[in-house]
Amino acid sequence: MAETVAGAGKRTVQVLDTEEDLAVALAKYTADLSAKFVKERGAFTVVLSGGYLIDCLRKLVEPPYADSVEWSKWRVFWVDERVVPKDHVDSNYKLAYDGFLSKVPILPGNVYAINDALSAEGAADDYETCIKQLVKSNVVALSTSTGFPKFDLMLLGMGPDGHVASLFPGHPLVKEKERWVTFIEDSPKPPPQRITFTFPVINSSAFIAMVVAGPGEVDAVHTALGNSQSPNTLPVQMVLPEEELAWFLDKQAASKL
Ligand SMILES: O=C1O[C@H](COP(=O)(O)O)[C@@H](O)[C@H](O)[C@H]1O
Repeated sequence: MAETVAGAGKRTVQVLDTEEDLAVALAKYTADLSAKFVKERGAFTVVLSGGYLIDCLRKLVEPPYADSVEWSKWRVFWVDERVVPKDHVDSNYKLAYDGFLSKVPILPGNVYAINDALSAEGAADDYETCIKQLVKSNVVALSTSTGFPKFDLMLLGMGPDGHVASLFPGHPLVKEKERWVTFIEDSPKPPPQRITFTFPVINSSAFIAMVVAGPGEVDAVHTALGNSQSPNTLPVQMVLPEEELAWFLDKQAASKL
Protein backbone atom coordinates (compact mmCIF):
# COMPACT_ATOMS: atom_id res chain seq x y z
CA MET A 1 0.00 0.00 0.00
CA ALA A 2 1.50 3.39 -1.00
CA GLU A 3 0.12 6.87 -0.57
CA THR A 4 1.45 10.41 -0.59
CA VAL A 5 1.46 12.31 2.69
CA ALA A 6 1.00 16.08 2.35
CA GLY A 7 4.26 17.99 2.63
CA ALA A 8 6.46 14.93 2.68
CA GLY A 9 7.46 11.91 0.67
CA LYS A 10 5.30 8.87 0.14
CA ARG A 11 4.27 6.45 2.85
CA THR A 12 4.15 2.72 2.22
CA VAL A 13 2.84 0.02 4.54
CA GLN A 14 3.80 -3.64 4.20
CA VAL A 15 2.08 -6.19 6.42
CA LEU A 16 4.04 -9.44 6.40
CA ASP A 17 2.54 -12.77 7.46
CA THR A 18 5.30 -13.58 9.91
CA GLU A 19 8.13 -11.84 11.68
CA GLU A 20 10.50 -14.01 9.58
CA ASP A 21 8.95 -12.60 6.37
CA LEU A 22 9.35 -9.12 7.82
CA ALA A 23 13.08 -9.68 8.37
CA VAL A 24 13.44 -10.82 4.73
CA ALA A 25 11.50 -7.82 3.39
CA LEU A 26 13.61 -5.44 5.49
CA ALA A 27 16.85 -7.04 4.28
CA LYS A 28 15.77 -6.62 0.65
CA TYR A 29 14.69 -3.01 1.19
CA THR A 30 17.98 -2.10 2.91
CA ALA A 31 20.15 -3.90 0.34
CA ASP A 32 18.30 -2.20 -2.55
CA LEU A 33 18.74 1.25 -1.01
CA SER A 34 22.39 0.51 -0.30
CA ALA A 35 22.94 -0.27 -4.01
CA LYS A 36 21.05 2.87 -5.07
CA PHE A 37 22.99 5.26 -2.84
CA VAL A 38 26.39 3.66 -3.45
CA LYS A 39 25.75 4.08 -7.19
CA GLU A 40 24.49 7.67 -6.82
CA ARG A 41 26.92 9.07 -4.27
CA GLY A 42 29.55 6.43 -3.53
CA ALA A 43 28.46 5.97 0.08
CA PHE A 44 25.47 4.88 2.15
CA THR A 45 24.70 6.62 5.44
CA VAL A 46 22.60 4.41 7.68
CA VAL A 47 21.16 5.31 11.06
CA LEU A 48 20.31 2.52 13.50
CA SER A 49 18.02 2.53 16.50
CA GLY A 50 18.19 0.16 19.42
CA GLY A 51 15.55 -2.25 20.63
CA TYR A 52 13.85 -4.87 18.57
CA LEU A 53 15.02 -3.41 15.23
CA ILE A 54 18.45 -5.02 15.49
CA ASP A 55 16.97 -8.51 15.64
CA CYS A 56 14.96 -7.70 12.50
CA LEU A 57 18.24 -7.08 10.61
CA ARG A 58 19.29 -10.72 10.96
CA LYS A 59 18.53 -11.63 7.32
CA LEU A 60 20.72 -8.79 6.04
CA VAL A 61 23.82 -10.50 7.42
CA GLU A 62 23.02 -13.72 5.52
CA PRO A 63 23.19 -14.63 1.82
CA PRO A 64 22.00 -13.47 -0.63
CA TYR A 65 21.79 -9.97 0.88
CA ALA A 66 25.07 -9.97 2.80
CA ASP A 67 26.99 -10.86 -0.38
CA SER A 68 25.37 -8.18 -2.52
CA VAL A 69 25.93 -5.24 -0.14
CA GLU A 70 29.06 -3.09 -0.52
CA TRP A 71 29.77 -2.90 3.20
CA SER A 72 32.89 -0.78 2.74
CA LYS A 73 30.66 2.08 1.58
CA TRP A 74 28.48 2.04 4.71
CA ARG A 75 28.68 4.75 7.35
CA VAL A 76 26.76 3.83 10.48
CA PHE A 77 25.17 6.19 13.05
CA TRP A 78 22.69 5.94 15.92
CA VAL A 79 19.38 7.78 16.14
CA ASP A 80 19.66 7.54 19.91
CA GLU A 81 21.96 6.10 22.50
CA ARG A 82 21.86 5.49 26.20
CA VAL A 83 24.59 7.22 28.24
CA VAL A 84 26.28 4.05 29.47
CA PRO A 85 29.62 2.39 28.63
CA LYS A 86 29.72 0.70 25.21
CA ASP A 87 29.95 -2.73 26.82
CA HIS A 88 26.91 -2.14 29.07
CA VAL A 89 23.84 -4.31 28.56
CA ASP A 90 21.73 -1.14 27.94
CA SER A 91 24.03 0.21 25.21
CA ASN A 92 22.47 0.51 21.75
CA TYR A 93 26.01 0.25 20.32
CA LYS A 94 26.56 -3.09 22.07
CA LEU A 95 23.19 -4.36 20.87
CA ALA A 96 24.03 -3.41 17.28
CA TYR A 97 27.59 -4.73 17.51
CA ASP A 98 26.59 -8.11 18.90
CA GLY A 99 23.58 -8.61 16.62
CA PHE A 100 24.67 -6.94 13.38
CA LEU A 101 27.97 -5.03 13.06
CA SER A 102 30.21 -7.89 14.21
CA LYS A 103 28.76 -10.07 11.42
CA VAL A 104 29.53 -7.85 8.42
CA PRO A 105 32.74 -6.20 7.12
CA ILE A 106 31.83 -2.56 7.82
CA LEU A 107 35.05 -0.60 8.38
CA PRO A 108 35.45 0.19 12.12
CA GLY A 109 36.37 3.80 11.20
CA ASN A 110 32.97 4.17 9.49
CA VAL A 111 31.03 3.35 12.63
CA TYR A 112 30.13 6.51 14.54
CA ALA A 113 29.31 5.55 18.12
CA ILE A 114 28.80 8.15 20.84
CA ASN A 115 31.63 9.04 23.20
CA ASP A 116 30.76 7.05 26.31
CA ALA A 117 33.26 8.93 28.49
CA LEU A 118 31.13 12.11 28.48
CA SER A 119 28.04 13.34 30.30
CA ALA A 120 24.70 13.24 28.43
CA GLU A 121 25.05 16.90 27.49
CA GLY A 122 28.71 16.47 26.49
CA ALA A 123 27.98 13.37 24.42
CA ALA A 124 25.14 15.13 22.55
CA ASP A 125 27.40 18.14 21.77
CA ASP A 126 30.21 15.82 20.70
CA TYR A 127 27.96 13.77 18.39
CA GLU A 128 26.50 16.92 16.83
CA THR A 129 30.03 18.28 16.20
CA CYS A 130 31.04 14.96 14.63
CA ILE A 131 28.05 15.04 12.25
CA LYS A 132 28.68 18.70 11.36
CA GLN A 133 32.21 17.75 10.31
CA LEU A 134 30.91 14.85 8.23
CA VAL A 135 28.46 17.21 6.51
CA LYS A 136 31.33 19.63 5.75
CA SER A 137 33.35 16.81 4.21
CA ASN A 138 30.28 15.66 2.24
CA VAL A 139 30.17 12.22 3.83
CA VAL A 140 26.71 13.04 5.18
CA ALA A 141 24.47 14.98 2.78
CA LEU A 142 22.71 18.21 3.73
CA SER A 143 19.03 18.72 3.03
CA THR A 144 18.67 21.73 0.75
CA SER A 145 15.11 22.22 1.97
CA THR A 146 15.75 22.14 5.74
CA GLY A 147 19.49 22.81 6.26
CA PHE A 148 19.69 19.71 8.49
CA PRO A 149 21.74 16.59 7.70
CA LYS A 150 20.09 14.23 5.27
CA PHE A 151 20.91 10.61 6.10
CA ASP A 152 20.16 8.08 3.38
CA LEU A 153 18.26 5.58 5.52
CA MET A 154 17.08 5.49 9.12
CA LEU A 155 16.06 2.09 10.49
CA LEU A 156 13.67 2.87 13.34
CA GLY A 157 11.66 0.96 15.88
CA MET A 158 8.78 2.25 17.99
CA GLY A 159 7.93 1.70 21.65
CA PRO A 160 4.44 0.72 22.90
CA ASP A 161 3.85 4.38 23.88
CA GLY A 162 4.60 5.53 20.30
CA HIS A 163 8.09 6.85 21.09
CA VAL A 164 10.78 6.84 18.43
CA ALA A 165 14.49 7.37 19.08
CA SER A 166 14.47 8.85 22.62
CA LEU A 167 11.61 11.23 21.81
CA PHE A 168 8.79 10.37 24.21
CA PRO A 169 5.10 11.40 24.16
CA GLY A 170 4.52 14.70 25.95
CA HIS A 171 8.23 15.40 26.51
CA PRO A 172 9.42 18.91 25.51
CA LEU A 173 12.24 17.40 23.39
CA VAL A 174 9.72 16.41 20.70
CA LYS A 175 9.39 20.15 19.95
CA GLU A 176 13.14 20.84 19.57
CA LYS A 177 13.66 22.77 16.33
CA GLU A 178 17.30 23.96 16.39
CA ARG A 179 19.59 21.24 17.71
CA TRP A 180 20.71 18.26 15.61
CA VAL A 181 21.42 16.10 18.64
CA THR A 182 20.03 16.67 22.11
CA PHE A 183 20.00 14.88 25.45
CA ILE A 184 17.44 13.69 27.97
CA GLU A 185 18.08 13.02 31.64
CA ASP A 186 14.56 11.95 32.64
CA SER A 187 13.69 9.31 30.06
CA PRO A 188 10.47 7.56 31.14
CA LYS A 189 12.00 4.32 29.84
CA PRO A 190 15.24 3.36 31.61
CA PRO A 191 18.04 4.16 31.50
CA PRO A 192 17.13 7.84 32.14
CA GLN A 193 20.16 9.47 30.48
CA ARG A 194 20.24 9.34 26.70
CA ILE A 195 21.15 11.34 23.63
CA THR A 196 18.89 11.50 20.58
CA PHE A 197 18.56 12.97 17.11
CA THR A 198 15.85 15.62 16.99
CA PHE A 199 12.80 15.59 14.71
CA PRO A 200 14.30 18.09 12.22
CA VAL A 201 17.16 15.61 11.63
CA ILE A 202 14.92 12.53 11.57
CA ASN A 203 12.56 14.18 9.09
CA SER A 204 15.36 15.44 6.84
CA SER A 205 16.46 11.89 6.10
CA ALA A 206 15.73 10.51 2.65
CA PHE A 207 14.20 7.15 3.63
CA ILE A 208 12.93 5.78 6.93
CA ALA A 209 11.97 2.18 7.62
CA MET A 210 9.61 1.94 10.61
CA VAL A 211 9.80 -1.62 11.85
CA VAL A 212 7.23 -3.04 14.27
CA ALA A 213 6.44 -6.68 15.08
CA GLY A 214 4.55 -8.53 17.79
CA PRO A 215 1.62 -7.61 20.00
CA GLY A 216 3.18 -4.89 22.20
CA GLU A 217 2.71 -1.93 19.85
CA VAL A 218 -0.72 -2.78 18.40
CA ASP A 219 -2.44 0.31 19.83
CA ALA A 220 0.32 2.71 18.78
CA VAL A 221 0.28 1.22 15.25
CA HIS A 222 -3.50 1.71 15.20
CA THR A 223 -3.14 5.32 16.29
CA ALA A 224 -0.44 6.00 13.70
CA LEU A 225 -2.00 4.22 10.73
CA GLY A 226 -5.63 3.49 11.53
CA ASN A 227 -8.56 5.83 11.89
CA SER A 228 -8.05 6.19 15.62
CA GLN A 229 -9.30 9.47 17.07
CA SER A 230 -6.52 9.88 19.64
CA PRO A 231 -6.41 13.52 20.90
CA ASN A 232 -2.64 13.51 21.44
CA THR A 233 -0.15 13.20 18.60
CA LEU A 234 2.33 10.42 19.25
CA PRO A 235 6.01 10.98 18.35
CA VAL A 236 5.73 8.24 15.72
CA GLN A 237 3.04 10.30 13.97
CA MET A 238 5.53 13.15 13.57
CA VAL A 239 7.91 11.05 11.45
CA LEU A 240 7.80 12.41 7.87
CA PRO A 241 11.05 11.91 5.93
CA GLU A 242 11.79 13.65 2.65
CA GLU A 243 11.35 10.73 0.23
CA GLU A 244 9.73 7.67 1.81
CA LEU A 245 8.42 6.37 5.10
CA ALA A 246 8.19 2.59 4.73
CA TRP A 247 6.32 0.73 7.47
CA PHE A 248 7.21 -2.94 7.98
CA LEU A 249 4.63 -4.69 10.18
CA ASP A 250 3.92 -8.29 10.95
CA LYS A 251 0.31 -9.49 11.17
CA GLN A 252 0.25 -9.21 14.97
CA ALA A 253 1.41 -5.58 14.98
CA ALA A 254 -1.16 -4.78 12.26
CA SER A 255 -4.02 -6.69 13.90
CA LYS A 256 -6.08 -3.59 14.75
CA LEU A 257 -5.77 -1.98 11.31
O1 LIG B 1 14.63 2.83 24.16
C1 LIG B 1 14.52 2.64 22.96
O2 LIG B 1 13.33 2.19 22.46
C2 LIG B 1 13.00 2.27 21.07
C3 LIG B 1 11.97 1.18 20.80
O3 LIG B 1 12.49 -0.06 21.22
P1 LIG B 1 11.70 -1.42 20.97
O4 LIG B 1 12.47 -2.49 21.70
O5 LIG B 1 10.30 -1.23 21.53
O6 LIG B 1 11.70 -1.67 19.49
C4 LIG B 1 14.24 2.15 20.20
O7 LIG B 1 13.89 2.39 18.85
C5 LIG B 1 15.28 3.13 20.69
O8 LIG B 1 16.42 3.13 19.85
C6 LIG B 1 15.69 2.72 22.07
O9 LIG B 1 16.72 3.54 22.62
